[in-house]
Amino acid sequence: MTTFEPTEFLEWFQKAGGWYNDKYLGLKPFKGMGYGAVALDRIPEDAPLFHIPDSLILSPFTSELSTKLSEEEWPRLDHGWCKLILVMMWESERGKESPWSGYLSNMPREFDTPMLWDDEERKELVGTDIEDRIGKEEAEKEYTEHLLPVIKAHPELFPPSSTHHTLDSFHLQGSRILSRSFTVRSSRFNPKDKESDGQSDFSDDDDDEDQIAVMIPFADMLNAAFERDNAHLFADEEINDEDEDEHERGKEKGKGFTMKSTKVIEKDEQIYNTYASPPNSELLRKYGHVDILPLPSDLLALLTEEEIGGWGYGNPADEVLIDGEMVLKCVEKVTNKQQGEDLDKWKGKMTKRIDWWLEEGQEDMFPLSLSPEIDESLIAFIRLLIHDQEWLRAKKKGKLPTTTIDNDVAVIIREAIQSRLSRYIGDIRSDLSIIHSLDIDHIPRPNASTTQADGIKAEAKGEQVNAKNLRKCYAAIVRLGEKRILKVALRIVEAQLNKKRKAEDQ
Ligand SMILES: C[S@@+](CC[C@H](N)C(=O)[O-])C[C@H]1O[C@@H](n2cnc3c(N)ncnc32)[C@H](O)[C@@H]1O
Repeated sequence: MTTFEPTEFLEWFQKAGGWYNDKYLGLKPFKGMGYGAVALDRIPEDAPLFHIPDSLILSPFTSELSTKLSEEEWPRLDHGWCKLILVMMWESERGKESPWSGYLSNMPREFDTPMLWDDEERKELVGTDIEDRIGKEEAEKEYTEHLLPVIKAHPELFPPSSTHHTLDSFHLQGSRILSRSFTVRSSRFNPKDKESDGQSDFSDDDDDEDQIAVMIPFADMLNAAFERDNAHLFADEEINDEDEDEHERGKEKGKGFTMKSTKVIEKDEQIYNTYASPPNSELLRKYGHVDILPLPSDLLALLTEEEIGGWGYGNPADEVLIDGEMVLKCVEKVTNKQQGEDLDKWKGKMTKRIDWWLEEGQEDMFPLSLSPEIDESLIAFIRLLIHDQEWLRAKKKGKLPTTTIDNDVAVIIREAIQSRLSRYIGDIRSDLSIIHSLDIDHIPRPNASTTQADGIKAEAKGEQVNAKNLRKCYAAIVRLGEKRILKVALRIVEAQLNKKRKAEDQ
């Protein structure tokens, strides 16, 4: 996975102006995670662990590439990650000449993100939230339409014989950005951009137009796992003045970012950053791994024995996104709308309601999680579509619909869930069978003591781990997490429908 040489990397980092506390922190491999940071001693809370000056951040602003291109060429690259990718290609091309040589030569070259899976492997993700979000074709279009013309126009920067700017290299740099970049305000680097209005320069807030992806050496060496974060990256301006003399962060080298412990970290413990606890589908898409933890008892209590299947693990942050468009199709199906003028009129009516919903700042993707409740905004959205009085009230009073699941709502949700469930390959049992049969040492085995697991064990092939098997296993874990959520949600709406049925029978 990685050609990482810790000593070489750390030497480069210090020579290039970075600072780290060598008494507190070391870098070492962790099973199934690549390299990560480890506490060499007991670290108190709020201790600076390392500091990266802004000049060491690899970005379209800090690299000199922009000065080598014409005034027309550079702004034309203002498209997604085009500038950063081209910068990373050029800095890699420069080898030892590049100020980031020791950083780039120590970055991973292989990734397990679905973008790089073959077609057969990607079929394992059919039905999951990742299926439509890989974006391989769109990414390759960016390469052909935006990067290739500049690359071809500058053989002095990008020699035709080099491998640093091929399509493969484009994917390599893209995967590095996807799994290791940080989002910061561009005004931090570019005085021409709007003033930073007193907010933090480091942010995960994607909505802000002033955000750009940058590569922050060292900060990207930390792994993350659900609710295990014990360190955080702070822009220096966020840190109190009284902390200033706590460490020689190389203040003369200018402002930058400091990684600090946010809890006491015991000796030999891993130092974790946070990736904001995404669901496994998102972890796999961006980082190429999944989070597997023993599920808490309140979540396990929602599952049947068959759904647990002797494997009470998963990611408590898992979710399934129900697409508003699919909800509309379910409404159309359940209300039995037929082709023709009536259907067109109905569609026009629905469009008005959906436009209003979006104008109110509401999302049209609804997350279901492993929870005894159905997402309230999904209920409100369905009520808006199917109950005329909710729509009239919404329009008149500017109020969102109520969030009660009545029978009509439950029928639509059941239809949406069944439609999602019908799209996956295999069932829960076959997912568990894959997880069990592949011998991957960082993935806990199903507990063989239950009857269900015994059945699974009988199917076990004991295959050895390789990249293909790992991908297959990760896909099965994502599918399993999503199917469990959908099954729980299905039980909730079916209970609602049964309640109504019983009341009618009495
Ligand atoms: C920001 S980098 C962290 C450093 C990385 N481990 C390395 O060796 O360079 C993110 C990558 O680390 C790995 N990683 C991080 N957290 C992990 C976890 N909880 N389980 C497995 N892999 C993890 C994934 O490969 C992910 O794409």
